[in-house]
Amino acid sequence: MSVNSFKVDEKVSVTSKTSTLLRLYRYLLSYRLKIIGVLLIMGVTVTISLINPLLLEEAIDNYIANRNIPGLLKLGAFGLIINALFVILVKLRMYIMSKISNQVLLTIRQELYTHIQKLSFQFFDSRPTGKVLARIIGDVNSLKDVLSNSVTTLIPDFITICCVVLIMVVKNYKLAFAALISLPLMMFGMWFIQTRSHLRWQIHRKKSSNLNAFVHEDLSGIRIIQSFTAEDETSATFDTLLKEHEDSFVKAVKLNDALGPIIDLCWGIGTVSLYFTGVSLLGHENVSVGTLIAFGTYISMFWSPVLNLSNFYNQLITNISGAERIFEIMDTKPDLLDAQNVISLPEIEGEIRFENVSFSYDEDTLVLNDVSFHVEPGETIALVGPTGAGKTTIVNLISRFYDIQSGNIYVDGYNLKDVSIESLRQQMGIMTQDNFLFSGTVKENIRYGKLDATDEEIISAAKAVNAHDFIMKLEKGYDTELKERGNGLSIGQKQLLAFARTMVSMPKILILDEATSSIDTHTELLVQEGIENLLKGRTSFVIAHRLSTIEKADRIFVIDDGGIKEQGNSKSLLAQKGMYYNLYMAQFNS
Ligand SMILES: Nc1ncnc2c1ncn2[C@@H]1O[C@H](COP(=O)(O)OP(=O)(O)OP(=O)(O)O)[C@@H](O)[C@H]1O
Repeated sequence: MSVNSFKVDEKVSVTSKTSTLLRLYRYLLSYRLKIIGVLLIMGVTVTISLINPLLLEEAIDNYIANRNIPGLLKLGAFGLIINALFVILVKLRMYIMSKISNQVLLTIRQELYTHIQKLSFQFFDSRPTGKVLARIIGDVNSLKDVLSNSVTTLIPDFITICCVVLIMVVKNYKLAFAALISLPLMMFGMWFIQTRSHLRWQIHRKKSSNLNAFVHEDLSGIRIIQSFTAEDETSATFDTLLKEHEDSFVKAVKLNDALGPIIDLCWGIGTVSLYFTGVSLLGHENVSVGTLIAFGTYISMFWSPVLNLSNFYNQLITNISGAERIFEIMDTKPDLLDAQNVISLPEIEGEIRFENVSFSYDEDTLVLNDVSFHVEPGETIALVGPTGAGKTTIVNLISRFYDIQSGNIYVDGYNLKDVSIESLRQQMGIMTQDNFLFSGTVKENIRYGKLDATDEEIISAAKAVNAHDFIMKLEKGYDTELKERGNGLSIGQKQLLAFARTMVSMPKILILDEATSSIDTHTELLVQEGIENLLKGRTSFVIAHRLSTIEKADRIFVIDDGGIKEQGNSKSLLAQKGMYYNLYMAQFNS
């Protein structure tokens, strides 16, 4: 499994830009009626802007030349009215489009978030949270302008360009040719820039993702950083990543910025060529002063949307890599999916059987090798063994956080592959050392274990694990607001709340993975009774390094080297004088 970090650029799969764009535009289809409305509005505004030069030609050649003041005033009033309408319609178009693009971003963000929630531990193991965040927030935001400008710039400007060329050719093809003589130079410039720029923007997005990952990791570990006074080192890393981020931006933007001057140059060449040819044709081939001025306006009307389009194009190549990164996650298939025809696991007793189970995280190194065991409902099993032996892996497999490579795992005789993951996890309670609490009230945090739990159920769960007394001493009791991750509570208090959260869910299978390791002796006495209540009547797996926690287990599995090396109760294992005996004696002596 490839492990990514803020030090490593993500690999982004190469996809066709056209297919990415088409996929993005598909989101706009849900708003087709509104978009048709916007297109109609734009039809009117484009027509008004195309009529303007003709009004100018008419005014110069017919009304001013013949000194027809009333006619000129009427023409002026007409021009004023249609241009006022133009301004109103442009505002309306912008309003509707920004609403549509915000809605599309909302949909994409919801789809992305829902999809990410379904991805397995394997996905999260392989990339830092900050990089996932960068995709949900930054990459989605980057699509906003692309979406709205696709409709408001791409379509009207393209239509304007076509109409302007048509009008110019119909009016005088020689002048039209002269005005557009620099077109090939512009096309070459665009091709040259686009082939290089896309790659540079992809690199910039990766650098920005690295920066995000680092900041997220840094803030999550700020207590460790400060306690090891490692601020200078982290600041140096931050500066390096910031520099890489900035350099990649400058490199990408430099290329993009070259497009504007190229277009200005082409515009200038076209204008000189137009007036040079126009002056030599003046008085012949229907070329009047009015025609020349109208052509002068049309050439601006040609190059100004070209400039807009080139800006839009820049924006597109800048941000399309954001869309690629979003779709890449959306296309990541959750590797832990319910098979077809799975059934919902009925209410279980809690019998568990491992049958020749082998497992590895990376398909190279076997972490569990041909493990078999059988646990009766209600039994408490303690898992002990050296660090990295595979204890957590065993309990993760019971909860089906990973799929096994060979063998079978049964719960109450049901193969885990044949039951839905949701129905399995609903009957399990998992507690780890990192008892993550969410921001919200104490009550809401406990209710997380069972979303429809009543207040009475919550209070009796808290009482059962001895959390009630300390909760009542908090400022607002069960309605006290907790800070992020439960900051502000002691470690022991956080664990008591986590116990209550598990207790309220009344799981049939309970997993305590190092759940009591950081409780001090005083709190341990307090929770010991609570834990015993928690374990009562449930199949439980307890991973603990402290032997005092394990001694009461019905059976102890000594895990090492990918398998169960010894099993039995504390007394019988001590009598064997094997690994458990050595572990016990080592702790006892210390
Ligand atoms: N997500 C993962 N990806 C890759 N390898 C992993 C992952 N989690 C654990 N491992 C590896 O699998 C082996 C077993 O790890 P496991 O966490 O099950 O050990 P453990 O017995 O619970 O250790 P400890 O007592 O230190 O918690 C270790 O070598 C570990 O490096």
